Amino acid sequence: MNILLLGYGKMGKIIGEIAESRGHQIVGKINIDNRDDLDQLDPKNIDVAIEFSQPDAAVENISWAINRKIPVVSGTTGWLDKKPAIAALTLEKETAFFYASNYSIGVNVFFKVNRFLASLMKDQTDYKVSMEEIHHTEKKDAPSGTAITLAEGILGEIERLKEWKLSDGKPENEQSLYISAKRIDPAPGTHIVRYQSEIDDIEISHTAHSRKGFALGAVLVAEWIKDKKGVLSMDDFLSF
Ligand SMILES: NC(=O)C1=CN([C@@H]2O[C@H](COP(=O)(O)OP(=O)(O)OC[C@H]3O[C@@H](n4cnc5c(N)ncnc54)[C@H](OP(=O)(O)O)[C@@H]3O)[C@@H](O)[C@H]2O)C=CC1
Ligand SMILES: O=C(O)C1=N[C@H](C(=O)O)C[C@H](O)C1
Repeated sequence: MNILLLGYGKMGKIIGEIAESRGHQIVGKINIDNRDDLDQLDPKNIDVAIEFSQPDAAVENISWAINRKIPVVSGTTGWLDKKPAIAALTLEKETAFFYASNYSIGVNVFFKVNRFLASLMKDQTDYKVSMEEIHHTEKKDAPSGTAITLAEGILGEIERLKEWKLSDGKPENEQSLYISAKRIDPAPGTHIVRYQSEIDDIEISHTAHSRKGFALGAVLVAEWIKDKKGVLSMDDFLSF
């Protein structure tokens, strides 16, 4: 399969290595300073684009590929307010767009565990729910996309919580789920969900030991999406 990498930073590089080790060819490695290389590429020679760039570049990168009917696997976080426009463009161009805030299998299991725990805790009003995420200091967005997915899972189950908020040291209210974002090198990604009461605490956490799980997941999805159409997610890809 011929793969175009839109964004060739920490993730793009590992994705490229894993893709090549699985027999794929990388036909372009695009960063901010070599975007002109896109003009030299023949879209018919690209099977899938894998996009891990940065929040303010994601829409331009994804649109470039979708406009050329190239299926896109995107992992960039922090731009999702624009996802409806990308979804509409995908349907108009009759191609495929796949987004996940986290491509690792372990985190996707953790998403299910999080939702199940929240469903058990929905009427346990003595417990205060909170979240923490820890990432490396180069991360541009906060809270992480994964933390937002976890928060949405909790808000979907616990009615008394109306919204999530990034902790900023100001007084907290009971209707909000607070997410504390810490930036500590070299953390590839840690997420913790806590239920705390006077009597006891319940805590679930996921810790990535490297970026390999995110990158392998993105390559597996790229192999899967090649001949598909529509706006797709991990719920379509995973069998659990
Ligand atoms: N969904 C998931 O599973 C995961 C998602 N992520 C997300 O993926 C994104 C990338 O992460 P990471 O690789 O660690 O970040 P990096 O900062 O290491 O890499 C981002 C790359 O994007 C490039 N870039 C910036 N602007 C453009 C542009 N206009 N066109 C093309 N490329 C551009 C940068 O180039 P330059 O260096 O020249 O500025 C840089 O090389 C982040 O949003 C992160 O949150 C990360 C891990 C897992
Ligand atoms: O920027 C990162 O590094 C990561 N970003 C994703 C996120 O925002 O959730 C996934 C992972 O946690 C690493």
